[in-house]
Amino acid sequence: MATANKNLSQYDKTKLPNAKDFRFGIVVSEWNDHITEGLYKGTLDALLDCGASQENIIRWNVPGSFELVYGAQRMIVTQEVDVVITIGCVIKGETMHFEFVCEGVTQGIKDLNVQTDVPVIFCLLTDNNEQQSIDRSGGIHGNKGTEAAIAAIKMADLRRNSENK
Ligand SMILES: Nc1c(NC[C@H](O)[C@H](O)[C@H](O)CO)[nH]c(=O)[nH]c1=O
Ligand SMILES: CC(=O)[C@@H](O)COP(=O)(O)O
Repeated sequence: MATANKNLSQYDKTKLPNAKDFRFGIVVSEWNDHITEGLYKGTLDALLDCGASQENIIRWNVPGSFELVYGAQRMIVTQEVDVVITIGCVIKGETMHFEFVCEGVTQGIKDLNVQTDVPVIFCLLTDNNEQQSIDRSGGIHGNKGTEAAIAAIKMADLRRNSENK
């Protein structure tokens, strides 16, 4: 189902685990910060709405989306978090740089999910133009940051329940 047919902000918190006991790491790219700050707000609002404590939420900034991978890796190694959410916005320019950044971040975050025991949530917009980013960071299609928060709660719960199985 394409995003256009699904509002990214819809969730039913009665069907979610309570987030109060989970520690959340959030790594935010400063590139396109007029978009990434909207994504972060969506994430933070949803986490708090689902019971997370502000003191259990750690935010770090990185220069661009390509640095999300290193930031998430350091967050995992140095902070006792149950899940990490990476937030970035890559918008197509004139060159192939878009493709390489998007692929590099995608593969890097996939690698962290495979190589560490902390789930890393992929809240990366990879858009053809700025309007698509606006529409997905609190606009007509909702907020991908909200979607990422819900995924983070579910994955932190899965990780907790699968320990020592
Ligand atoms: N063009 C975008 C970038 N480019 C910067 C890279 O992410 C990276 O910071 C740089 O190559 C240095 O390593 N980053 C975004 O997040 N969004 C873009 O649209
Ligand atoms: C994703 C990018 O790095 C891109 O926005 C840079 O723009 P350009 O491809 O025109 O250099």
